[in-house]
Parts: sequence; C-alpha cells; structure tokens
Amino acid sequence: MLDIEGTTSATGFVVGELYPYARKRFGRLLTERAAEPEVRRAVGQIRAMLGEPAADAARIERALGAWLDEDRKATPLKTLQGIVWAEGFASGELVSHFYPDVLPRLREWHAAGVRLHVYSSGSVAAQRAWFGHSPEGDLRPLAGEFYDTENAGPKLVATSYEAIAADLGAVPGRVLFLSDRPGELDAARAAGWHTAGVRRPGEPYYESGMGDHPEVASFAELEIRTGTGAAPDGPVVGADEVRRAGARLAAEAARFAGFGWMRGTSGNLSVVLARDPLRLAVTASGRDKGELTEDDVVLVDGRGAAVAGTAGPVAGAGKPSAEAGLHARVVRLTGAGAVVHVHTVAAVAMGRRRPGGIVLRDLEMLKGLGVPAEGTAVRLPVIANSQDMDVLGDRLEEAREPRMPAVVVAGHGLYVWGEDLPQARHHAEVVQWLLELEVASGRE
Ligand SMILES: CSCCC(=O)C(=O)COP(=O)(O)O
Ligand SMILES: [Zn+2]
Repeated sequence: MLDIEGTTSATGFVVGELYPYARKRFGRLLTERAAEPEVRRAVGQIRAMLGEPAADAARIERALGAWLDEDRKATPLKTLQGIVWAEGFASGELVSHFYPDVLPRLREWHAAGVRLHVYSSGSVAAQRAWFGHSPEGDLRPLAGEFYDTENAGPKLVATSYEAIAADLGAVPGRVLFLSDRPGELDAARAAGWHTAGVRRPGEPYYESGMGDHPEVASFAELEIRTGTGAAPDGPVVGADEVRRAGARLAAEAARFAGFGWMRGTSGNLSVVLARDPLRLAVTASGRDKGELTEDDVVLVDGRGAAVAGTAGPVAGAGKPSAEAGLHARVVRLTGAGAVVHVHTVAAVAMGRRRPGGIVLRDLEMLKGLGVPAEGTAVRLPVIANSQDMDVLGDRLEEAREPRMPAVVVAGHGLYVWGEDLPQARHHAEVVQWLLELEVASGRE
C-alpha cells in the first residue's frame, strides 16, 4: 500500500507546482461550476467546517487559500484540487512526479505478482490522474485500488486501515504500508499491517525520523518477498499460474460479453487451481467483463476470501468478485473445476415465470448436459436472490438437482459449472439455449 506525497513523489513538486495551479483556478471553479454535484458537495462541506452556512464563493476561495498555506489535509480542499488537477493532467498541462527509484521497483513488484494499491490524502480522482499522467505514461495498470480520506477515512486512525484491509479482502499481516509520515505508520501498525518509513532528504518528516518503524531512504532498499506464508506441505499457487488463469478467464468473459450475457460489469467466472487447500482464480470485482486482462484476477480460498500470499504469490490487482463466496461454495458442493455466472435476460425472465423451477424434457440439446434427449424430465432450480453469499449458498445447496449443473438466481442471473472451464462454458451455452427456448415458447 503506497502513500504518494513524500513517499513515491516529492512533496516539493506538489506544493510548488500543483498547489499554485489549483489556487489560480479555484475562483472560476467556485463561480462557474458551482452547480456540479462534486463542487456543490465540497462547498457544503467547507461551509460546515467554517460554521458559515452562507459563505459565498469569495469567502470559500479565501478559506481554500489559507488551507493551502497551512497544507491542511481537508477533504473538500482535496476534492476541489482533484477536479482541477485531473483536468490539468488530462490536457497535458501537468505531468506527475515520481522519485527515480520508485517506478523500476513498482514494475518489478507488479511483475512478481505483488498487489499494489494507493492510500493518499489526495482525492481518488487526483491519485488516478497522478498515476495516469506520469513522465513514463499511464501507470494505472500497476495499481489496483485507490483509497483516500473519503472512501477509507483519515490517515491517522487505525480504523481506516482496517476498513481498507476488509475492502480488499486482505489479511492485515500480509499488507505492507510505505509512507513518509510516522503518524500514518503508527495507525497502520495498530491495524496489524507491516510498515516501512520512507525517509527522503528534503521531505517534511526527514528530520523528525520514522519513530520505531523500519526505514529506508529509497525504494531500491526494499525487498518484498511473495509467498512466504505458504504452508510447508501445501500447494503453492504461483503468480504466473494465477495470471495464466486470469488470461483464460478474460478470454471466456470476452466471449460471454460478446453474447450480451455479461453487460457492463455483470457476471463473474472462476477456475480451480488447487484442491487441498482449495484455491480458485476468480475475476476481479467491478471490472468491465468484456475488457478483462490477465491481471483482473484474484486468488481466493475455499470461502471466497482473497489469499494474500498465504499459499503463494497472488497475481493481479483489485478485490475478488463480490460473489466469489458462492463460486467457492459451488466447487465445495459439486467438485466442479470451474464456475460461470452470467446475467442473462432469459434466466431472469424464466426465474419470474417459474419460481418453483423450470422443467425441461424431450430436447436433443439436453444431451449437452448428460441428460437423455427423450423421456426424461430434469428441473433447473430457481433460488431466491440474496446479497449474502452464505445465504445464497445454503439455498443453492438445498435446491440443487444433481443432474443439472446449473441454478437460476431469481432477479439476478444464472450459475453454471463444469469439470473444467471448457465444460462450464458448454454447460452455460446449453442451459442458456434451453432458457431462450422456454422464453420463446411463451408458456405461462
Ligand atoms: C451490475 S453487476 C452487480 C453485481 C453482480 O451481480 C455481478 O455479477 C458482478 O459482480 P462482481 O463483483 O463479480 O463484479
Ligand atoms: Zn451477479
């Protein structure tokens, strides 16, 4: 987990280049774009902080100027700076700064499967712009999640670090925080994280030191080992293996997205990489499933929680699918080697029409599921939706038909599984075909 200002990048650059850039543009932002939701929200926060509900644009601009002079880490100041800077970076007027030792290390760690994230007091918009417009181009593929004082909380309190670890599904003892500020390092350590102070000459905390935290003068001195928590006799799932699985999942997802079954960020896929203990590669949450890359994958355990190096290095970035727990449950229940979850209109339509299950018979296509084409009826179960994967898993376990490698989740989509990824795909295509036929037949 990386801090930016003072750690990856010079505070002097932020204060000397970016602060004046924002200061010059606040006036116009506050007057000409006051109706934009983000500006309006920040202005409301500033008025509350000042205790002046009627403060006008000029008063707010003066307050922002004073906070800039004090280098105060006020969230609405960061929000407005983020807007102005993001536009400056996008137009090419601004290019971010990284210390020369940083980027070679970030690239090396990323290639080794270390998941890199950012937690900075600058807004997420500003962080993304910073990584997106570096002297070496767009570095955003190196970073997974971005956290700021709005989505994670203040940097000097342990609860913010606890919230981040929970959000990432990461084991606190497997996270290393790099920062130049001892108070932040204290808070991270109180949340169970490892810490390393980055103490660079010329940075604000250089003189006072890093307290009792281990410290380095540059990223070149840091060595990060992956996979050190592996059980001695357990399988080690290497970063390359996870990434290869990521490439396979991305290819399958692109195919399903092409059918219109994974619109937007909907759906998720997984494949088993180890059985004892269970390890699955699952698609990362919230990504456009038509545009996944080999890095949009997370290694999870038998409950769907991210495995942060406890059984080998973790490739990719981001957090596991919100439905990873159900994938793991399907695998535990059925012994499947791969699980496909798609959001198809036919599945939702038939789930509505037949909440008690969809009975299928006398169709040649049933042979694609190992069911005779004639004389045998099979039921595709329909279960109620839930946001709790344990509840959904219990419903699936109760409703499951051993001959049917699929379940419709009402108002949600379709889960299908198979011995391996190609078989899960074939099953998904067959079940979807059967559902489309049922919809087309129009029977109530
Ligand atoms: C619009 S998608 C809502 C979440 C969902 O049902 C899904 O399948 C995708 O979730 P993920 O966390 O895997 O991106
Ligand atoms: Zn879903």
